[in-house]
Amino acid sequence: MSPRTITDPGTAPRHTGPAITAECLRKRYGETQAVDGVSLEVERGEFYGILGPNGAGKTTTMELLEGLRRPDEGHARLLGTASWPRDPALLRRIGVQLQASAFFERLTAREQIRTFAALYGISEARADEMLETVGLTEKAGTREDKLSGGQAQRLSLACALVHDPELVFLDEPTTGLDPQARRNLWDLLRSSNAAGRTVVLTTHSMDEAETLCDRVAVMDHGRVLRVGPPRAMAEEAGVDSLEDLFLQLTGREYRE
Ligand SMILES: Nc1ncnc2c1ncn2[C@@H]1O[C@H](COP(=O)(O)OP(=O)(O)OP(=O)(O)O)[C@@H](O)[C@H]1O
Repeated sequence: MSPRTITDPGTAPRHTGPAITAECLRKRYGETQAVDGVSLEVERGEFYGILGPNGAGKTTTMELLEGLRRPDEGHARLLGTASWPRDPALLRRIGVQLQASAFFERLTAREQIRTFAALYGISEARADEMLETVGLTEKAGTREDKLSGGQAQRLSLACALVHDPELVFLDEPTTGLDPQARRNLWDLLRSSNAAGRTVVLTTHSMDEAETLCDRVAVMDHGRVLRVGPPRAMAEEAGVDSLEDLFLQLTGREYRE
């Protein structure tokens, strides 16, 4: 074994291949085949969306990619490293946006992000900078349960980015937000991607997928039906929108 440290990302081997590869992932919960043979590849620097209706298997797919769940079958690699079994050196290089409900109870916004930062050995100054980046400096002293939905989502994004990960996963980051808060979050996600980071998000919003994503995987019943740039994919299929594409692929109307 090489003596290379496993915790210092600065010494991690640089990997130039795809950010993510997944081969034939499957996961079953009792009678439900939540993920049914998902294969995909995400390029470095890409903004990639996993789109599908409720129950399509988006969250489970993400959890398998992230290494938060063990697949029944198949493999995923992130930045060249197998995501299962979990590898602490890899976890240091990825960010996972947690739901607002996963905050530490009763802490203020500043205390939340400083606590996340401390887990990664990141300075308080950098934590405060992230709070500024997501526009929450004025709310630094506010307790998590007193933040609005949009503020809580921005705080959870800041917590996922505080250690400057190369790859970030977001599970339905704008669900429940009003249009303005949603746009603000879109801007943050775009600039995070423009800074060179690979971004993967799940969404049930066609609009969001079309606006943000370089490529989208359309999922239904645990399977990826089609992958491509949203507009080009619809054009190739001879339809006007992702909504019509979904109808063509499944024979069902898409309900957000
Ligand atoms: N822990 C679990 N135990 C049992 N069944 C589960 C579990 N998690 C998900 N499922 C089921 O697996 C299927 C896929 O769920 P998943 O959450 O991955 O879909 P999704 O596309 O993210 O849906 P949503 O948009 O509603 O979050 C659903 O039928 C769901 O009910």
